[in-house]
Amino acid sequence: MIHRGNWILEEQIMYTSRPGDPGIDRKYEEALIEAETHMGQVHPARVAGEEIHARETFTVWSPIGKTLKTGVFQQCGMAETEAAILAANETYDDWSHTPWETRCAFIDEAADRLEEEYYHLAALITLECAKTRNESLAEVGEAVALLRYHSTVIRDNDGFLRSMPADTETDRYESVMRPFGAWAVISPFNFPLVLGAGAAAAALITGNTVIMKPASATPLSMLTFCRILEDVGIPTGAANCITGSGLAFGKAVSQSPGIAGLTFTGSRDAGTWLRQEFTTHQPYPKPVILELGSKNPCIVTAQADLKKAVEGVIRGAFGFSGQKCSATSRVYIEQPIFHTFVEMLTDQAARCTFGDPRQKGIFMGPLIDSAAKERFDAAVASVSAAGGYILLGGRSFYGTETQGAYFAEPTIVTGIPHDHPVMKNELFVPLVALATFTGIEEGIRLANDTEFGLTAGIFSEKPEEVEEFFSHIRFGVCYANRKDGATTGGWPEYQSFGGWKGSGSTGRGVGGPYYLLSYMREQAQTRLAK
Ligand SMILES: NC(=O)c1ccc[n+]([C@@H]2O[C@H](COP(=O)([O-])OP(=O)(O)OC[C@H]3O[C@@H](n4cnc5c(N)ncnc54)[C@H](O)[C@@H]3O)[C@@H](O)[C@H]2O)c1
Ligand SMILES: N[C@@H](CCC=O)C(=O)O
Repeated sequence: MIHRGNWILEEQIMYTSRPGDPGIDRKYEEALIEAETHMGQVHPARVAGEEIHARETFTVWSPIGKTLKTGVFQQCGMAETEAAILAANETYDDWSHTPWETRCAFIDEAADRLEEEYYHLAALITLECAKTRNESLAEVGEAVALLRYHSTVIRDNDGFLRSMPADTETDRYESVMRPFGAWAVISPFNFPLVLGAGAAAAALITGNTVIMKPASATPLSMLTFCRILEDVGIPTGAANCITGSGLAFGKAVSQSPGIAGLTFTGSRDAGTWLRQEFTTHQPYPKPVILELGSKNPCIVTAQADLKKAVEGVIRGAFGFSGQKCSATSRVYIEQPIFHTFVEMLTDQAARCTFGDPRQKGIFMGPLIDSAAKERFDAAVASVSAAGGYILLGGRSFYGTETQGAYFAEPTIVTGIPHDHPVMKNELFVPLVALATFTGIEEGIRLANDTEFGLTAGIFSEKPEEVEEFFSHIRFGVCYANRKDGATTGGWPEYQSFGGWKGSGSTGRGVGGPYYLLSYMREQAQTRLAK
């Protein structure tokens, strides 16, 4: 039985779980059938509690196959975005002066509603981004846990209102953390619910109002979340959801003086562009929270338990077909165990099941789109061109059984130089590159030699090596001997999730004790004591 929060489920499914309750499968499958009957509908954007229709629409097909239409969505432009910014500003004064206890209650209620719609939301996630059932169920659970943790943090800090030491009898000093205003939340396709909902709830619970913009490939989950926020009674205009081009939205929010801050979760290129654009056009410095991509390493030393390492690397590299910011994409193996490890890894990875993510027992579903398939093909070709070896996989194809889906085999490569693009650039496909090292210092040096810094892992049964790793690795989320995901599977409250260097801008992890501080600014209040 779940012991945290108000969980009503018998079993809390996390990314690291292997659920055993057949009742979960049955409920998920029923929800899938139900959700599929509603696919393909026209979805308005949401501004101030109203349904908004833009002049143009765009059609989204599920990555599961071209026979499954996700829906028709509004191609919002400047007019719709400005309307949302106006609504968010008009509501800001009321919402920001709503007592923090009441704001927490709203977010708790939204978490309860997410939990009530648990199977429905998991089904939507599977259908819109082709995530397997366990990954989809875990994502809804992560969203619930994250919202509840936000409110725990606010309560634990008494609403971030603190008396300061007084040096006189007559004055009283207080530090109060206060919100900024209307906040834009831009989220990526790969966690279509939790990354948008988590950031939007963080902005709201701290007293900001929000304009959400989900990825165009996966707008359904966030439109549903916006509806949930409206249903629980968050004031009209405090939560808005715009759909359409990321570039157009990025330009609109950058140029609007009505935007007080923004959270962008997505690729490094788009995030870097947005920060520059926003900074250039805004009249004064405003907060920009960036959660970006990475190139996550794992070190396997000669002291590792190789069975654990093999399992951890497979789950880290190939879970959700490598389409996680936390995916393991480089593995450094200590020279003496290289051949044994490679043999064990390729043997196990060859057993990964891939296919229709709706089916039970499928580990890898299709890629999000044809661009991902092209990235995969180009990476494989570049390994061969550089004289490297494809140890496993290497093929992609256009699915037949699931018509029209883009699949890529779990792929393991080696023998490419350390500065090869496949070792340096985020690929976001199921491809992991192996290399060797000698001595833990060299392993850590190679792992650190990147502009990114999100997640990293080590496998070693020698405590001194593990401590050396934690002490010198320059990544924000670090794991030792994690067979359930060498670098993946962070969970709110357990692992604060934030990138260093080119992987993030704040140094405060999502789901950690300091995250909400990024959405507030401090005000020092001095008044005469009575
Ligand atoms: N650090 C993290 O916590 C984290 C989590 C998940 C994903 N990611 C990263 O996200 C990327 C994958 O997601 P994606 O393919 O959806 O990313 P993406 O950058 O293509 O898009 C992310 C979001 O930004 C919008 N967008 C695109 N261009 C924009 C622009 N110029 N201005 C404003 N918004 C713009 C998109 O419409 C989408 O909503 C990977 O790089 C992954 O590592 C990071
Ligand atoms: N919580 C997830 C988030 C990954 C983001 O892309 C993980 O840690 O794997």
